Amino acid sequence: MSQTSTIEADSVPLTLKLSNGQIVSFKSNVAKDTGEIPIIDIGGIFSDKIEDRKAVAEKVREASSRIGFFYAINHGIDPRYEEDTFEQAKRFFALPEETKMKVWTGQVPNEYVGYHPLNAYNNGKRKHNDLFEAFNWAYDAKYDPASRLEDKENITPSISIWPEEEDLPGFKDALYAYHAQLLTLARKMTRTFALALHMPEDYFDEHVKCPEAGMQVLHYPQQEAPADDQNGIGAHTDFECFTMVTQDASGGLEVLSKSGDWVKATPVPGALVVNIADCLMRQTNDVLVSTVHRVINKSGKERYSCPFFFGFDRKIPLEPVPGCVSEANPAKYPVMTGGEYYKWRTNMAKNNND
Ligand SMILES: O=C(O)CCC(=O)C(=O)O
Ligand SMILES: [Fe+2]
Repeated sequence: MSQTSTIEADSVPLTLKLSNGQIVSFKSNVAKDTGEIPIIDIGGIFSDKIEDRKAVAEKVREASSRIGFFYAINHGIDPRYEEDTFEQAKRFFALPEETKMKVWTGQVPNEYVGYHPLNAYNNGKRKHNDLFEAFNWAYDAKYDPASRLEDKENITPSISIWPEEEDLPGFKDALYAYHAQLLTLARKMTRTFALALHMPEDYFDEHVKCPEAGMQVLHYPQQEAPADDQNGIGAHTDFECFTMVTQDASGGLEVLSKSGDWVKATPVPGALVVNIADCLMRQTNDVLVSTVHRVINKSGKERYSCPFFFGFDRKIPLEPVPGCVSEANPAKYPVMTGGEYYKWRTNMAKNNND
């Protein structure tokens, strides 16, 4: 399937069509350090006082409606989970290709889980395909600290595919250990987003009991091709409600601001990079913005990152949030369930390979 739609006859295309059909333009392909992505101390979300939680929510609202990205510090997750996860990522990506291909994502239609080999996609419509490889896994109620013990006996099996334990002992348990930490934080942040939208704090609670909570480890080799000819991962938006990215110290993540500049999301030690994704943008009728981003690894090192993609229960329709629609500002997006939307986007992304 060809989705190439470069409009300008420039050696660096400055307009392109994303895999979700959105057309984006930018002024230059070179990213800047503009300081537009704020660092938010989210420690107040753990406070017993609603005023403290609301104060964080207002900062989250400001960032999420302006640039759709912020750094969350003071999130309370022990750094050892991040270290263990990057160790596991390095072990996995160092396996022989045929071992990694035993969990190739092509075996799982309609889902993004499993191994995505190097050069499999071309999100930014560049001369060379995207220079990343990834392993994705999905929510599993067995590893959810909020599931009750009795429920764990009768749960729907997770859709993930995993390497054989003998190929990579301890891999799955270590990755779910960090997943569980991020899942708990994401549920808390969901309450922050409810407050940010000036809704009751528990407004989305039912939506996240059985959430869409996929996670990914990514490996970006150092890129030799010029930045105009290749991306690590090309321009895209995420599908779900919000993403929390753990990135190593290499740098390379870039965010497309509303003014059309690529802005560097330079690593901040200990911070999670949080970004709004498309479902939350749809439900908030564009009040919160899902911002286009990409990675180019010109650091001279191997880059590793680990996004946690958090969304609402697949069964629940993505209804607009009251307050985000009015007669003057009618709903822009047709309502569908999270499951329908994820399936559509997954297929568009997995077929985006030329
Ligand atoms: O590697 C990163 O920092 C971000 C990756 C990303 O945007 C994605 O996987 O959706
Ligand atoms: Fe992304």
